Amino acid sequence: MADDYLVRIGRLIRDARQHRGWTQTQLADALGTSQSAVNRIERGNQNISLEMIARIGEALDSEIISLGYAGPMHLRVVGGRQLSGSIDVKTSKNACVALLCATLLNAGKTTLRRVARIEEVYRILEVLGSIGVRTRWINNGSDLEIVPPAELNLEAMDTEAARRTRSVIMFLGPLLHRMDHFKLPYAGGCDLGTRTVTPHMTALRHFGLEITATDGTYLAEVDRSVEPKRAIVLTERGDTVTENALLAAARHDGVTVIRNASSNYMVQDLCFFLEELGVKVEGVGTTTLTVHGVTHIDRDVDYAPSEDPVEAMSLLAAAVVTESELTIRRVPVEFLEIELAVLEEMGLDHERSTEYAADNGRTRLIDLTVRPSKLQAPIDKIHPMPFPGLNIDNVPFFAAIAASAQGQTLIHDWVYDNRAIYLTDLNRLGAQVKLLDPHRVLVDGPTRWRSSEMMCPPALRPAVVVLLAMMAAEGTSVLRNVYVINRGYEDLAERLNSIGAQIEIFRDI
Ligand SMILES: CC(=O)N[C@H]1[C@@H](OP(=O)(O)OP(=O)(O)OC[C@H]2O[C@@H](n3ccc(=O)[nH]c3=O)[C@H](O)[C@@H]2O)O[C@H](CO)[C@@H](O)[C@@H]1O
Ligand SMILES: C=C(OP(=O)(O)O)C(=O)O
Repeated sequence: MADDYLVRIGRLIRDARQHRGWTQTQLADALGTSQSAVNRIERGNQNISLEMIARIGEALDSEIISLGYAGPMHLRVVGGRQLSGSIDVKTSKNACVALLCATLLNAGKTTLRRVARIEEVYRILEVLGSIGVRTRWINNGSDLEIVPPAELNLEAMDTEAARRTRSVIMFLGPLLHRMDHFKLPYAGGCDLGTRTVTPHMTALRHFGLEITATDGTYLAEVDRSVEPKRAIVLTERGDTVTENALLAAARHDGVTVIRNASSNYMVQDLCFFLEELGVKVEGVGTTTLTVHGVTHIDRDVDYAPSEDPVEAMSLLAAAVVTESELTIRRVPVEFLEIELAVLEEMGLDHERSTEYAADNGRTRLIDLTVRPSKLQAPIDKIHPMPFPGLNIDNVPFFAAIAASAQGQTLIHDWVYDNRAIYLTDLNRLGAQVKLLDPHRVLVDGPTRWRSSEMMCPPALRPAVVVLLAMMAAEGTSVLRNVYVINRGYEDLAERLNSIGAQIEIFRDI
């Protein structure tokens, strides 16, 4: 194993040297060593210290240590520090992935502004790139330009990337207009227990799409003689299923009515984007969407997805557990209103700025200042509902907040089979979270947080909740393997550090 690492490191050094256009002798001179030593290092025949790797990196002006980027990322958190100042909320993972899938509807160029640089977006970009879509980051890496090819090459799909995200299921809606038969790998995502895809199949059947699930793959067949004859009634008010139905309806020749539609934030962003593509959508923000499809879409469009309410909730929870005064800017308030109402009842001292519009011109934003408060447990249980209810992805943050509050809070996640279970990880940091059954936890507060070292739970929001508790705990904690956090948050450690946290990133090589 050790030998294997030496060979890999050696190859990386050789590549960096050749990229610089240097000979082994030139590198040896820069390091004050011999050409034969460099030769041994590059062939993996020489034990090499971290200090030497750092010197080589410096000499070659190349982050050789980035070789470790292939290994898991961990966080070392020095907790017990208060946060201060202000921080901006980034655009949402869930809208960004939906919009990336939606670009498959458009023959023209799509520019998406301020797209979150997160792993979930990277996976979809890898999948799009593998099937022939040209994507590139522009404007110093803040915006994305996407140009689909005339023909997609689905055979070449990067199935490994596709399987790491559930969002790839939103290829079904656009693809059914482009081909009669195709294959897609099973969708992945957070490990939250079984997550059904049946509602997607039921909705898309109205457009002639029949799916057979084989070993790890969906085989899709489209019968062009089938079209929606009446309103499509979704069997679940799910976000991605609503988006898939919208994507299918967008290029359908005629008017499609979708009932029991989710009106959540990512769905609204998708509707606004479809309008840019020339697809009229009536009822945005309600549970009945009427879509006036356009058979051929070829427009150069520019769209700015809105800010992430779940990131806003995460930052708010960070302020609460660390007892800090913090201003969270660009909060999409419409999608955090119920959470704020509950927190207000619990005694949260906060102030809201006047509203202003997000870059999409539609979503209402505020700046929210949160102050240290004596919180009381809520009288009623915390439970999610489809929008305009308390957002399911915000529920885990209430566990950390409840742990900081005086009294007992019941949290009921009726939706996911596994997510509440991960909240008991907080007990390792001093919380008192009792699992009543797979969907319900009872949290007793307040908590005297203590530091700990642990693996990330395999679910995004519970993982962030654990990180926040580590920030509250005096001493040094370690959170291992944070890929799952990077799925949904851009540079979270760095950004939290900018407001006073002390979180160090380290990696295995
Ligand atoms: C990429 C994306 O946008 N992901 C979001 C989307 O995932 P997505 O739309 O994929 O959510 P799922 O389809 O997995 O639905 C979540 C769970 O809720 C259940 N369910 C849903 C609706 C309903 O009316 N009844 C019901 O029982 C489903 O069976 C499932 O167990 O919505 C989830 C629920 O808001 C969020 O956690 C995810 O962050
Ligand atoms: C459950 C989530 O995401 P996904 O649907 O991408 O797994 C989430 O964002 O918390």
